[in-house]
Amino acid sequence: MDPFHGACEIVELRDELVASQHSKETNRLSGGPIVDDRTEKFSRQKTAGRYTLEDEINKLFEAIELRASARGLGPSCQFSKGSSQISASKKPIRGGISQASGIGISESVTLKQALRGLRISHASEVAAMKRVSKSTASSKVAEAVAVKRLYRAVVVEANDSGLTLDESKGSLLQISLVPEESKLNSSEKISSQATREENLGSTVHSSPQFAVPATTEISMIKAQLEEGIGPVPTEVGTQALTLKLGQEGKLKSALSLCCSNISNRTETLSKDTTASKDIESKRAMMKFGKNLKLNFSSSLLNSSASSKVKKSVSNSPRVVNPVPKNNCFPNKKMKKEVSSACSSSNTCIADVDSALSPSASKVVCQAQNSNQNVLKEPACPAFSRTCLDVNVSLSNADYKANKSVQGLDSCNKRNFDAKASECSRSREAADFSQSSKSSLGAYSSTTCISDESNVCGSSCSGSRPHMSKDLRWEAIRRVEMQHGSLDLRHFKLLKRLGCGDLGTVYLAELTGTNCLFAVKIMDNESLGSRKKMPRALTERDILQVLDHPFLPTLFAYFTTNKFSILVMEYCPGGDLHILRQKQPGSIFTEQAARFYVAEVLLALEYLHMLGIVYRDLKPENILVREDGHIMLSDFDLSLRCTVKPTLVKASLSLPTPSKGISGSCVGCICTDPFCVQPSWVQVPCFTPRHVSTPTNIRKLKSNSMTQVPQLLAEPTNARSHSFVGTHEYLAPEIIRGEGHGNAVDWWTFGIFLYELLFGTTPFKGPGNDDTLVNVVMHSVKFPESSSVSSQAKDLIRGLLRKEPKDRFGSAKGAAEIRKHPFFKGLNWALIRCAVPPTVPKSSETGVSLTTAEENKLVEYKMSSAEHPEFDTF
Ligand SMILES: Nc1ncnc2c1ncn2[C@@H]1O[C@H](COP(=O)(O)OP(=O)(O)OP(=O)(O)O)[C@@H](O)[C@H]1O
Repeated sequence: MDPFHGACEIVELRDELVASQHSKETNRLSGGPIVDDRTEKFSRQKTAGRYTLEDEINKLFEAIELRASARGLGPSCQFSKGSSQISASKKPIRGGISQASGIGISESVTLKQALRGLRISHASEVAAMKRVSKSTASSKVAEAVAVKRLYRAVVVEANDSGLTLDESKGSLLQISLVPEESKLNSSEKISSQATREENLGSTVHSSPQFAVPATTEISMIKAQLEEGIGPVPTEVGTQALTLKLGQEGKLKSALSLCCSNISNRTETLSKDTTASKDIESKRAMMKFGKNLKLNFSSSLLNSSASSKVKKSVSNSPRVVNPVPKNNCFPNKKMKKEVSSACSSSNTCIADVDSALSPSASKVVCQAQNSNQNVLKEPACPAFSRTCLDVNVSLSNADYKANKSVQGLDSCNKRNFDAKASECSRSREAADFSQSSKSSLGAYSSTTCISDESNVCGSSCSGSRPHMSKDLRWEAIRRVEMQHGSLDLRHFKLLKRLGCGDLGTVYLAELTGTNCLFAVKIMDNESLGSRKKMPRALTERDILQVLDHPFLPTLFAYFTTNKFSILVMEYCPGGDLHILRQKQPGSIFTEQAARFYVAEVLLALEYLHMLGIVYRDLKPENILVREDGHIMLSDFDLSLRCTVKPTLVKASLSLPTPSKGISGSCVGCICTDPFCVQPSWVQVPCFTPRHVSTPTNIRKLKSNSMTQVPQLLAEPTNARSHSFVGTHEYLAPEIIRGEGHGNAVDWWTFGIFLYELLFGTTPFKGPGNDDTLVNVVMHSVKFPESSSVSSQAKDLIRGLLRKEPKDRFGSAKGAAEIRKHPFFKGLNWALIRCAVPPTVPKSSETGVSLTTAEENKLVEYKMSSAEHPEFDTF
């Protein structure tokens, strides 16, 4: 699952062989010294799994001898020279061997260092470092992926380990480092150095990805934390990492710190091209992240609020985001100040400390002024009813969030004398032609929402590593600091981007900042009267936690008496529906379609990992960014549910291609996590690569594949009986009213791919009812004249299986779909660096308005008494 990790491990192996040959060749040609054959031999032996401890010891002594002789030769010692020559042949690894191995040049080579140097073959290290240093883009993306995955693997659960803690110390957060798969007893947790060495070795060579170590590596992790991130505010015991916390409210910040440290550490690792021990650390950090469990000591969290909080998080694996290093947004301390400073003002930055549960922090940035404050309103019975089947039991923090939610709704119940900015359910033609497909949203009996949601609240920017460095955060923060709160009057609305069921979206500039946003303005009264408030809240709550390159960022939201406003990332390239219509024959080429569906697949995978079933996939909801990559939008129909990420050790059962399809892509180069392609080259992700892979590597790869644990985070238990979606995209189980779950996204994914390739949806009938009948009764058919590949058709067939349980992706999610031959040759890890099929022209992306638009330009100066009419365009 983790492309970077897997790729890195195998690259080492492959590069080791290639680099070794290359090195020999170069030296032969240049007349230079031959690369240390012993190293090479050792490396080969190790690769073949035949080296022994005896070999290591022999090697150690040889190395020490070498060092001794080198010393005798003065500063420019021979071995050092040799090393640099080795390095030179494997540029850009400078000093990779010498510093990393600690052999031959160091004045104070310790036994430990020497052993460490031998644990990974020199050539491997150099190759790995080469990979790390060369692939800037690769590492950037892959690191992000890797770090993200670390967070995903963090499992928060109640402590039932019975580990004794000093109660006199007050509330403690205990972070136990235990294997994901099984809870080991304490004696097992304390692993010996030798065992660790062994584990590390086996991890590297047999199952580098998500390998679950046999023993816990507490001391190693502790050492790495200290070594890599400096003083850690923890007491590290032999069995657990214990954070002393004065109050449970610090929990979130502690977790953030912890994850931030991992993040920083990973970042550091990517930059540091000299320390091969960092490669080891990196592996360990990966393992650390993957195997980290945060155990709350239930006995120590003694307040009822605490126990509720514990309950709310106990079975709910959640993403714990780090505090970004160079975050433009106020740091925790700053937030506190702002928080208290703005207590009497309209807008409040998140107070992380008060936001223990994910949902609690959802109230951040909400208006709190008594005039405009809808958060403090009494609970609204109507909304409570709506939520009855949603929130089974509320934690303290959940309650807070819900209260705000109720307040928001109750606000709608009050009589604001505003004109409702009613938008028709069907899409209006705004600036460009719109599809006739409109979304159905009937929240009839949705279950499985919220209480155990995996959705993690955030303080707008504070916990979004992906977008945290975006300048727009800083711009917003500055306005908030200047004016005390963010309001509509701070935005200059430039033009209307579109109108949806919930509200109207405008392109807006944050006055005086040159920052553009998509501002969605929803009329509270209209939402209330049409019972759309839960949908609006769902959208807001989901947007608030997203931090992914193919998903929108919510920069702020606030509510006035009349409006609820979302301030989102602006996407200037229109939507895929429009883009498809501009293509020759109104269809995308297969290559272009592969690009778009691949990015959508990654976005869906991310959503599923957060426990969000999207449910409204269609080209109209895929916006095109300025750089041509996509952004999935519109979350008001999404279903939130519990997801429990699990590691499945067995090999994935790959989708079985139909007759005529060449075999699965297990052996292909790019689509598996062990991709060994050089990643620093321009990424032709969307044309199959035909790189010949040495037989031994192929063999090793396919062997490894059978052993690789796979992270699965598919919300398979999600169930809803709502009739939601878009007619042509509705899955049969939704139409049949059987209850549906995650598999609906894979159905819509199939329809989506079909539409991109064939220009129409497969079950479209003359009317909506006919369409629904077709969906349930008819099997998918392809136009005969089409030149679409059999792989594409096979994938579509697999995705459009009527029975959800038989559908591709329903059991194992995106990982299963990614391996389909249709995606063969696609470099998933670097898809973000790939050149998109279409990049919007600057005129499309610019904000230059026509004279008519200029005339319509309205600068809203909001006051509590005045409310602008937004539909003036
Ligand atoms: N971040 C954005 N950047 C650019 N345009 C956007 C953005 N968000 C929305 N839009 C445009 O505004 C239109 C309205 O979006 P909105 O999400 O309100 O409604 P919708 O997509 O029609 O769905 P629904 O009716 O289900 O809410 C979209 O069709 C899209 O063209």
